[in-house]
Amino acid sequence: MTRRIGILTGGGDCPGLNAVIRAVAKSLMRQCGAEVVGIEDGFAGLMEASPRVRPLAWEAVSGILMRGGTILGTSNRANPLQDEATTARVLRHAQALQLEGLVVIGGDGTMALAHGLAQRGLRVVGVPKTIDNDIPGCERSFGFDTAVATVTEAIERLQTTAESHGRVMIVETMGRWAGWIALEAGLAGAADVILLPEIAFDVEAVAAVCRARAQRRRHTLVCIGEGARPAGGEPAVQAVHADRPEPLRLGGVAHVLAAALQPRVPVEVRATVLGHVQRGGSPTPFDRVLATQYGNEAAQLVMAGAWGRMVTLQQGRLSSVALADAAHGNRQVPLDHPLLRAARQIGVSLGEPAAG
Ligand SMILES: Nc1ncnc2c1ncn2[C@@H]1O[C@H](COP(=O)(O)OP(=O)(O)O)[C@@H](O)[C@H]1O
Ligand SMILES: O=P(O)(O)OC[C@H]1O[C@](O)(COP(=O)(O)O)[C@@H](O)[C@@H]1O
Ligand SMILES: [Mg+2]
Repeated sequence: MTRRIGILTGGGDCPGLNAVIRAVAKSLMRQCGAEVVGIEDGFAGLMEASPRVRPLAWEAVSGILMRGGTILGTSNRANPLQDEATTARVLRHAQALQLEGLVVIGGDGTMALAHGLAQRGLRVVGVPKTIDNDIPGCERSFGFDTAVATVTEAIERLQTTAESHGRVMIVETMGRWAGWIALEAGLAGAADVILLPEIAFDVEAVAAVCRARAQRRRHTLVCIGEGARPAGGEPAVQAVHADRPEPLRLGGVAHVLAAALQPRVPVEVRATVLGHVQRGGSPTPFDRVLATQYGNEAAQLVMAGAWGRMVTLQQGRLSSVALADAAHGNRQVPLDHPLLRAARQIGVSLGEPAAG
């Protein structure tokens, strides 16, 4: 009998999702002649009265390698575990569609849902997705390199306008709980100050950098991760969605910092919040390759019957972890990370108060 495998993408999108879909589908079709079925809009497509699915034939996954977003659509609200009836319907649909198993591509929230369904008997293989690059046990997620490239380009553009006006220019990146995007793009874009969620910043220390540079008629570029907060303060919250497991929408810390800096510096301060532009567009070649590897590896797990596992990348090698152990907490920048040391040693301020 022909094997039928489903694929869905859940949670926030990121560049490279289509590359994963393509690699999963092509590997399964070529290696074991499987039929591949796409579920629309994440778990939402299995929760409704009639499932929303479409066959993913070879042609359907050809030509999508370089496309941003996800051809299947996604949802960051759908919760198949919301009540017993919904869970039962999802399991019934999976059975009626004759799915041998499901490849679930998503972040911590989606993996928690996949694990819950696996405990109820659904055969699942997970593929980790996070633009923030912060899933524990997974040292590089696809989409991150693209985000860093996008932010780096934005910083370069902001450098020339800041220079022309002699301003302090603050650019805010994504990175709710982890500062990987701000750190790597800040370094790549030659930021003078890099502020991360992992290191509470001292406004006066940042102001001192700006003043010293202004005295030399130099502009200042500050790159700040959205989850960064001042010492003794809280992260900037844009909205609270009480109905969601992760209720806080962060954003706006660049404006908070601009307001705090302005009275302390002799030049104008401007803030730019990059937002979802960082998650859009075509994946970089690096992310296309990484996503292809993740997708291919997920297909190997499916064919080996290694259900209940999530693909990971550890010390440069693909492997897998139990879904039960996957996606708990956030992989933050360790305080002894070599990039932090390099930043300090080349004179980039991390917003720490001057020693002594
Ligand atoms: N800790 C959790 N336990 C169970 N479900 C969760 C959890 N966090 C999020 N979810 C659900 O998972 C889905 C996707 O979560 P979200 O955090 O938006 O995306 P991601 O998969 O990228 O982490 C949402 O439907 C949300 O309700
Ligand atoms: O798309 P939304 O719901 O506004 O979410 C934005 C948030 O998602 C993120 O992009 C995280 O996405 P990931 O789950 O891919 O890591 C944060 O950086 C940002 O705060
Ligand atoms: Mg999440």
